[in-house]
Amino acid sequence: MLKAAISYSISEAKSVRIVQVTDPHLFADPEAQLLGVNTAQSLGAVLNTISAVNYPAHFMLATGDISQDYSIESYHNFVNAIKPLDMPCHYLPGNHDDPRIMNLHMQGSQVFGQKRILAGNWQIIMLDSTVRGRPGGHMSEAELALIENAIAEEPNRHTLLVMHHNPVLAGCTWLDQHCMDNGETFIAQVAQYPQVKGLLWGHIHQNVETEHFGPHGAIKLMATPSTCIQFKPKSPYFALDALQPGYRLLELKSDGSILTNVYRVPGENFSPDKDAGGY
Ligand SMILES: Nc1ncnc2c1ncn2[C@@H]1O[C@@H]2COP(=O)(O)O[C@H]2[C@H]1O
Ligand SMILES: [Fe+2]
Repeated sequence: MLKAAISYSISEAKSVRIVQVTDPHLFADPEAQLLGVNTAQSLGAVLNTISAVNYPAHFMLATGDISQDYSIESYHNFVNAIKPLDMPCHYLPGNHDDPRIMNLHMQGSQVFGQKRILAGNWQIIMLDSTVRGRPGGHMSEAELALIENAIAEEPNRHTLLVMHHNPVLAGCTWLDQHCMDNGETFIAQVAQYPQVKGLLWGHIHQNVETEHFGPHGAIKLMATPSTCIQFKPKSPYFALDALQPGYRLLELKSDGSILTNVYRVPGENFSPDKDAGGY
């Protein structure tokens, strides 16, 4: 039996518009910093930028690493921070989240932990790629079964799969040791479904937009900058980028195509400690 999906009444001929925020790494203490960046303030700046551009999103996706310290308060801080946007928010866990604490404390009238979202002629599936006690990820048989059943139940909808870990390598040696360890198999398996049009994740704190060419054509692969610190692309060793915190907008079109772009906060207010060697 599949758990209930959240359903939005958007006409099948219309686009579904989404804003994605990822990896806010919040602490209980709103003054705390991650490698020189106050993560509550950088999330606030991202949310202010989203408000200012007035993108008519139907909902938000928060793709994990909501917390940096596993605290109950970090989840309350996230829920309070997004309130002014007045937009539903669907979340999934990252390696820095404790899924149990997260589900208990990501509470609010606009916050949802359900795994399936139905909107327009799309189905969005929120997957758990985390492995207890490990920074890297794995897509479990249970999640693959969920995808299979969800698509069998809604075969006429285009499908977007959302997760925390990268199923393809980022090209940063230090970071790729923490990728989804069965990512290649996972992509090959989901590419068998003609419904699957895109995969979306966080974790690697950088913008990636590429494609996988499967038996049914191109599948869009997207990674999104963190709302706090950025990792330097293609770096063999741990290195931060001076790029500012960001977010992604997506338009899921009724023909199954995806229009998307990453945006960053203006200015240069969130510069991390350049000499940081990790966290
Ligand atoms: N210097 C480092 N070398 C290897 N891994 C690191 C280093 N610093 C942090 N990490 C881990 O790499 C992860 C990548 O992104 P996360 O935010 O999930 O959390 C990070 C840490 O768990
Ligand atoms: Fe992560």
